[in-house]
Amino acid sequence: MRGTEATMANQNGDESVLQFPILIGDIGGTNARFAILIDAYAEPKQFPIVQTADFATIDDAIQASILDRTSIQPRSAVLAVAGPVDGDEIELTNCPWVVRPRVMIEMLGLRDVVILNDFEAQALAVVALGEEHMEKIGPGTPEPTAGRVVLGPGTGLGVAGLIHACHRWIPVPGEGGHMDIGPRTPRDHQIFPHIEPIEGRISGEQLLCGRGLVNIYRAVAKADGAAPRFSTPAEITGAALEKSDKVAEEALSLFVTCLGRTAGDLALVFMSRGGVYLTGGIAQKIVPALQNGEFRAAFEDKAPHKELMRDMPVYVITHPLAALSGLAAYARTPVRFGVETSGRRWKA
Ligand SMILES: Nc1ncnc2c1ncn2[C@@H]1O[C@H](COP(=O)(O)OP(=O)(O)OP(=O)(O)O)[C@@H](O)[C@H]1O
Repeated sequence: MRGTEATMANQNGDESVLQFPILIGDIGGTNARFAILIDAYAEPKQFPIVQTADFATIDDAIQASILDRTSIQPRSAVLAVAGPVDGDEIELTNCPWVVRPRVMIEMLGLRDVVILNDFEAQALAVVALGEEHMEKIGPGTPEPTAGRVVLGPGTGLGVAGLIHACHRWIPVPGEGGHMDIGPRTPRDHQIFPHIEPIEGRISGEQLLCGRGLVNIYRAVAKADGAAPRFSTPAEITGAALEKSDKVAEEALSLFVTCLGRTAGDLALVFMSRGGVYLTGGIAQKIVPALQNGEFRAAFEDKAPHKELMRDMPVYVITHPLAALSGLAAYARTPVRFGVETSGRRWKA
């Protein structure tokens, strides 16, 4: 039905509608994931994940990895990028690529390019994906049209809200990963002085991302006068989940607690009775640690609103290509979402 709406809107010349075939792409610091939507109904045509380091420009990557491998010529593109979208030259935060929509239109034969923020795409995914792609953490039942929050510890800490108004889902992008976070328990007060700050303060992103987990681990070791054995986030979570290293176990425990505190704060801001959704590369790798009770305890510890928090559901998104699913839902039926595209849409 939604496809019919899109087609009718096309015939009526609705400006918000995107013409198929549509190239969708989730451009991260390390990986870029692409697919083509042939029409409103067919499954997206997937392509192998592209390593951003393998191509000098995004245009080369799209040409070599997508356009040279298919006879389908996309007319439109919806790309989600990790970085602020302002102006005709969009720099990515953790990668040297610069997205130039006008160059894409000229070089790649596109007629319409929309650029979104990567966490907006994650927020769209929360609407697009069903519970079969999620792991529930603790109690609570989502209210279908209540506010939602998405937060994702990965290379950085991404945050977005999602609200339902005027029969549409409206993603609210922001920089919530940079909010301050402080010590709470006596043990926190022993560890926090050893956490590396950024310009004198400790923000969420100093703790709640891959680099942040290493930061916590080093601080725990330092607080106890122990020599750190590990240097990567994967080593630390591996040892912590196997229970083979006490420092790593405590680091992951503090990571999970701080994630719970921050998730709870954001849930209060957005009154997320529709759920809090954890995405990004790390959450799905530490599900057993998120299930052990520490996350929920920290999440709900928000006096005078403990009762309110107890009823808010939390999910880990386990779908490997969540952002692409969100982009696909948006590209197929833009009218379902209140995505503001002024200053972020370029046409031939
Ligand atoms: N098993 C693991 N445990 C904890 N952290 C991990 C693990 N494996 C990878 N990481 C960390 O996850 C982070 C990458 O997260 P994610 O996959 O979400 O990347 P991203 O931010 O989406 O960027 P990109 O899209 O460029 O890959 C890195 O800091 C990496 O070290």
